[in-house]
Amino acid sequence: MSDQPLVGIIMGSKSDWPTMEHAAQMLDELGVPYEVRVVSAHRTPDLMFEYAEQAEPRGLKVIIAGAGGAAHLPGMVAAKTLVPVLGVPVKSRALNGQDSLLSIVQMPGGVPVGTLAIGEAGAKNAGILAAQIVANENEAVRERLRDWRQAQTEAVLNCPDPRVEA
Ligand SMILES: Nc1c(C(=O)O)ncn1[C@@H]1O[C@H](COP(=O)(O)O)[C@@H](O)[C@H]1O
Repeated sequence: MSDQPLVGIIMGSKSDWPTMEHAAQMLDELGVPYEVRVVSAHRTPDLMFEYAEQAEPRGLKVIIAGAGGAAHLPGMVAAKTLVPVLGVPVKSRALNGQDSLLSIVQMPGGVPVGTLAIGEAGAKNAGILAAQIVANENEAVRERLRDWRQAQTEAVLNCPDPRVEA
């Protein structure tokens, strides 16, 4: 596979990276090329529009957008592109990410954002889901996903006693 990014991981602030790196780690494991950028609907609105408008012509197949608090980034990006947007609610300090979740999930009908769980699990699953979308047209990624899922299942089955370290 070429190194041309197929997934764009964007986030409202550098401070979101400890959460969003879990999406990047999954894409690394699954061998899906991606790019990472800080883009904010609030702080860099012109860049956000440009990023969303250029996503399709640049060949991105999925955008993962993480943001916390008044998390407008995923919805605003989704409003400007047909590339599927997966939203990751970053856990905010003040409200534990409930604000992020509701900001991202409650889109008006007609502009979908696929919303994941709050925090690290959401970022990890966004990476896996992005790979699954890419896999619709990419047999190599599909096989890596199959192996990864199988390894996950075996790890649980091989260590059924919760007191024993895997
Ligand atoms: N929700 C947004 C957007 C946006 O939606 O465009 N831009 C930044 N932010 C969020 O503000 C929080 C605090 O950011 P700072 O840590 O930089 O103050 C971050 O979680 C970021 O995603």
